[in-house]
Amino acid sequence: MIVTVTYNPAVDQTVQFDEPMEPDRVMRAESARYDAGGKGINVAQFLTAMDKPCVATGLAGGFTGRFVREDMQSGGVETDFTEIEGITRLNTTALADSEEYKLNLNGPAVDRSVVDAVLERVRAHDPDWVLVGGSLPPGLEIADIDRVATAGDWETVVDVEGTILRRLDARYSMCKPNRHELGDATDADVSTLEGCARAAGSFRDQGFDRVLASLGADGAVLATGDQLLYADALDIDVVDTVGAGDALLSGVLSAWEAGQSDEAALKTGVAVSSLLVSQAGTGVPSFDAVDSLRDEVAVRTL
Ligand SMILES: Nc1ncnc2c1ncn2[C@@H]1O[C@H](COP(=O)(O)OP(=O)(O)OP(=O)(O)O)[C@@H](O)[C@H]1O
Ligand SMILES: O=P(O)(O)OC[C@@]1(O)O[C@H](CO)[C@@H](O)[C@@H]1O
Repeated sequence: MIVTVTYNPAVDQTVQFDEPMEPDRVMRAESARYDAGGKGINVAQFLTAMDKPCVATGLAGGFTGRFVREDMQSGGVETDFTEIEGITRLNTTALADSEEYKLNLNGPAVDRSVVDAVLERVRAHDPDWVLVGGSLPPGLEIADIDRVATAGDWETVVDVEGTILRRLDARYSMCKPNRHELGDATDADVSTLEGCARAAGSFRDQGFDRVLASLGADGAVLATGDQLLYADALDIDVVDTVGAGDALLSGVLSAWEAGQSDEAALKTGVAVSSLLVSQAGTGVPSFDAVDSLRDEVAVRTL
């Protein structure tokens, strides 16, 4: 069973304009949609949609926190959030003229004592895997991520910014940087696929059994102890890429949960993320096509 920890959830607002963004004038959106968001929350939603047992934990407060809970529960996702006094943030993605603008808030200030309550809830579910994903709200520290990894006998996966990744001290089963985060974490040249693969391989030595580097339209690299696997992205019509990394991670975790190999997991991850980017927002797409798309993903050893 997988438990996700999202210390800084969000309501994801996705607004679509049919003209380019311009300063100093009112932009009127064609449409808007609202989804429960935050990296661990997205992963929990995607895993649930793939029939994988999963519970989403973390911090939630205010009217937006209520929306996050209700949106997830209406999608059948099991939640066990710790209530905070502040108001969960509202993050906005504006889509205009084929451009994507992401406006994320820092989130509500929280007292570090809430971490104990979160860890208690995680332990109560006795997970095999725990994913910690997303930014830290003001008041929490990097050590609060390490605390999740050391609080119980489970495999921990982490998906946080590169500058935070490089400062973690605990041992992790995997981290999932995107290209930019991989560069921040390693100071390596990540402008080429080879550079990314080298950086992912060597970053394992910093306390990660595996490094899954997502490279957007260039696909993904999975560095394990034995091999460096590379998967091309699929050629699909992209609507927006918010949550693409979470979808990739969900696919990989779901395959591992089913006992599949690293290569099969990488294929599933790319298939799941392809379905996510072909729709707007971070809502849960239909995963009916995962099996057929997985067969289209080519994986090679670098
Ligand atoms: N333009 C694209 N075309 C095809 N596939 C894509 C594209 N962008 C993303 N993907 C798929 O999604 C996966 C993850 O993408 P990306 O590296 O952009 O994640 P990310 O930056 O972590 O996203 P986020 O932080 O929004 O969750 C890629 O490995 C790829 O399979
Ligand atoms: O500000 P953070 O915590 O780094 O990222 C939060 C976020 O942008 O990540 C998800 C997509 O991966 C969205 O659902 C959410 O709004």
